[in-house]
Amino acid sequence: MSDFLLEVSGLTRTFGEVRAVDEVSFTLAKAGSLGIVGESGSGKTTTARIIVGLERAEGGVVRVHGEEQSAGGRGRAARLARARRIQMVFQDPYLSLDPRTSVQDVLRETLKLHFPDIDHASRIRELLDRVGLGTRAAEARPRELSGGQRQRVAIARAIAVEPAILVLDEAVAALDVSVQAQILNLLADIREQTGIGYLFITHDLGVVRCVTDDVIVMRRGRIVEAGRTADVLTSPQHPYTQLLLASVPRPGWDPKAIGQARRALADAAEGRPAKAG
Ligand SMILES: Nc1ncnc2c1ncn2[C@@H]1O[C@H](COP(=O)(O)OP(=O)(O)OP(=O)(O)O)[C@@H](O)[C@H]1O
Repeated sequence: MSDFLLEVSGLTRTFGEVRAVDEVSFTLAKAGSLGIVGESGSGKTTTARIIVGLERAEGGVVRVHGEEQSAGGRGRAARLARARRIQMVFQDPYLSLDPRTSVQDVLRETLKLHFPDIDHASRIRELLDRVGLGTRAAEARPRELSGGQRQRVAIARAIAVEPAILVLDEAVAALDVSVQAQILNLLADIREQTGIGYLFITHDLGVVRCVTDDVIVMRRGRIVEAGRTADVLTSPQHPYTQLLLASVPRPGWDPKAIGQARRALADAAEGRPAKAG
């Protein structure tokens, strides 16, 4: 069996003239956490969608536990098998949770699909407890919950399937900073206890710093830098990574310098030549 949970090799996807994903390769270690960062349009989401099977690649291979994921398997059994390996949590759980379905019914539906024979009531209690939602939340509908609570439900639903890998696409981007921290702590606990591997798609370098071991930096569909998160964030080698880091406000930083870095990033994204100063 492979030493890696996930191996992505030579992924390529174009939309018309745009090479959204261009020869992207990386690995995720067992129980590892990998960040994919880059500005809007750099190809992060398309990469994630290919990995979970929501998007087709024109080239390249995705392996989970060394086993190639067939893009062709569209049947129910193939979809269920893929879901058992990889689950995804999106930015806005409101869109992926049915407004009429209570929290416990959301979890029950998922459990029925994947584990028809287990005692669902006790597993639902366990899952709610695992994500820090009391049994009182069990009866609630999504609109009765806060953004952070809804994201906890989305995480409970994803881990209910006991996947090997969780792909989190801007999963805390819509939350207040203090709620973000709670959710990131929860995810760190879950990783420690279950050995699940994370793929964090984010534009937020603070999130990457908090919860990933390794990071890849994408720009216009390509990986421009990859390495241990601590190394990349403290001594970025690629000018684009340096710009990304310079555009993040930190205590004591000159707002003018941040503004300049942001303008340079915008120029780089549009393909304009960098301005001096
Ligand atoms: N279904 C599609 N049809 C046409 N173009 C697409 C499609 N999906 C993505 N693209 C294009 O591919 C490129 C990469 O998009 P992608 O969403 O993967 O980037 P991203 O880094 O995740 O950005 P964001 O953070 O804004 O989601 C962009 O130029 C985007 O416009």
